[in-house]
Amino acid sequence: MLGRLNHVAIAVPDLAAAVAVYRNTLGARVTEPQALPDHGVTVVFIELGNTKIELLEPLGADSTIAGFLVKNPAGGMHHVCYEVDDILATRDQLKAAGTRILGDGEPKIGAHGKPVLFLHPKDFQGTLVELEQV
Ligand SMILES: CC[C@H](C(=O)O)C(=O)SCCNC(=O)CCNC(=O)[C@H](O)C(C)(C)COP(=O)(O)OP(=O)(O)OC[C@H]1O[C@@H](n2cnc3c(N)ncnc32)[C@H](O)[C@@H]1OP(=O)(O)O
Ligand SMILES: [Co+2]
Repeated sequence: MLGRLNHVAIAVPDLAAAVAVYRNTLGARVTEPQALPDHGVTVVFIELGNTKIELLEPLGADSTIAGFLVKNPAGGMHHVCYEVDDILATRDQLKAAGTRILGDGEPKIGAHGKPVLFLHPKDFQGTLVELEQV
């Protein structure tokens, strides 16, 4: 079912400050900010060769990550994203296994222009899981 680890996401209260740390302190190559209003976030990616780090900050008043930042005001690990070959078949298998698919259960287009879904953190050892079809 699972392919590669596409990215590990870190939610941050201030994206520009987080980018400066990664770029200036860690020497990382960071993409330009990408506003994703459908997802209520602005993101950048740090390409690591074997996977990516996604830094994300809230976008808009009712961002999906606002609650997370209330509980974690300095930011923190937000989700992991695994690649899958067939997101609809994977979704249906997971639903049949009783897993909660977040949102309306239909894939949305994510930051990479690919369909993504999210699985409830309570079903995966307290970790929010994103699936991205590659
Ligand atoms: C797709 C674009 C981009 C990309 O990579 O391409 C992105 O990744 S965008 C990422 C932002 N979008 C999402 O996160 C969508 C999925 N997330 C959600 O639907 C919500 O954030 C949800 C349901 C995970 C949490 O909702 P909320 O913050 O309102 O909190 P709740 O009180 O309902 O949470 C219930 C329960 O889960 C715990 N929780 C919340 N967020 C996380 C998390 N990131 N990791 C682990 N656990 C999380 C929360 O603390 C609650 O636990 P409890 O023990 O009841 O306090
Ligand atoms: Co993500």
